[in-house]
Amino acid sequence: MTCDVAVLGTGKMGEALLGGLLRSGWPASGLRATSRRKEHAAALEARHGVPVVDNQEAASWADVLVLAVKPQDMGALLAEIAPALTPATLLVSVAAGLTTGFFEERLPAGTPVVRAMPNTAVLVDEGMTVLSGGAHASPYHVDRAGAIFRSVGHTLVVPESQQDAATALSGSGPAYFYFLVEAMTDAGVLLGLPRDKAHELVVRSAVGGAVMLRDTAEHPVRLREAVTSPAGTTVSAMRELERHGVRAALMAAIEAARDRSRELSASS
Ligand SMILES: NC(=O)C1=CN([C@@H]2O[C@H](COP(=O)(O)OP(=O)(O)OC[C@H]3O[C@@H](n4cnc5c(N)ncnc54)[C@H](OP(=O)(O)O)[C@@H]3O)[C@@H](O)[C@H]2O)C=CC1
Ligand SMILES: O=C(O)[C@@H]1CCC=N1
Repeated sequence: MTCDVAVLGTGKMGEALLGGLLRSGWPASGLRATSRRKEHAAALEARHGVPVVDNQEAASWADVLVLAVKPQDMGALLAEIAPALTPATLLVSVAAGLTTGFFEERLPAGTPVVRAMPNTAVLVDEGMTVLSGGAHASPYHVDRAGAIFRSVGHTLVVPESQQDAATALSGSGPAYFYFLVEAMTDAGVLLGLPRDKAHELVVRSAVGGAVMLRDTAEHPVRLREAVTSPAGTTVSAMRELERHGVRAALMAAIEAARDRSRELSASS
């Protein structure tokens, strides 16, 4: 399902989505991008061959606008584009925390809005994007938004009340795994391994473990038990992880991310 899509705000997430759409075969002629810095606009055009235009031109041209600026910049962007929107334009926001109500209050009455929360794995076509439609978004609008994110990974439609939790879990999710990889690599160095070798061992364990989770459909507890030999090494490590409260730490961390997502709407 292709249509004319403009990506407004081409930082890390906006450019990742633009690149992903192109990789999936979305025609460059059906894409526009915007940037507020001239040098970035020129580099973007050179990298992707997609015309970079101003926000108002993008807003009046596209069927679907993907809004990928930071939550704190969204109010100003909406004020700029609202006069240029046609009643048929679908707005898709990837901003953490901002509710569909935030957009509906600032846009012409009846504008369809879909809230989406992707993660950076869209860069390798393994993104996970959680979608919720606003008051004026039909299932057709949600599906149209979903088509953009399915081109770079997987999608899940959830009630908007679950978006802050999903943001904390899968929007921020890759960062938790990178943190774990960093910490495990440091552990390898502590035990005397060269850093590059420790890094390779950890990354290969992470990829192997992730593929097992995805492809065997086994519960993670069963997969972990299969690694944990009686009186062996893994169980000693597990005792330390539990003693240091790693499970509770992860729960508290993800709860804090959920709370921050809630705050962003109020403070933007
Ligand atoms: N990074 C991630 O993993 C994820 C991010 N998101 C969401 O994506 C959004 C962007 O985040 P991220 O890409 O990390 O942030 P970035 O800061 O990398 O990107 C934001 C971009 O928006 C540009 N911008 C701001 N205002 C305007 C404007 N009026 N017109 C055009 N461009 C504008 C900024 O320009 P300038 O460079 O001049 O500041 C910047 O390039 C956020 O809302 C975030 O919540 C969602 C899921 C995951
Ligand atoms: O940290 C953030 O706010 C963004 C949203 C989810 C991932 N990165």
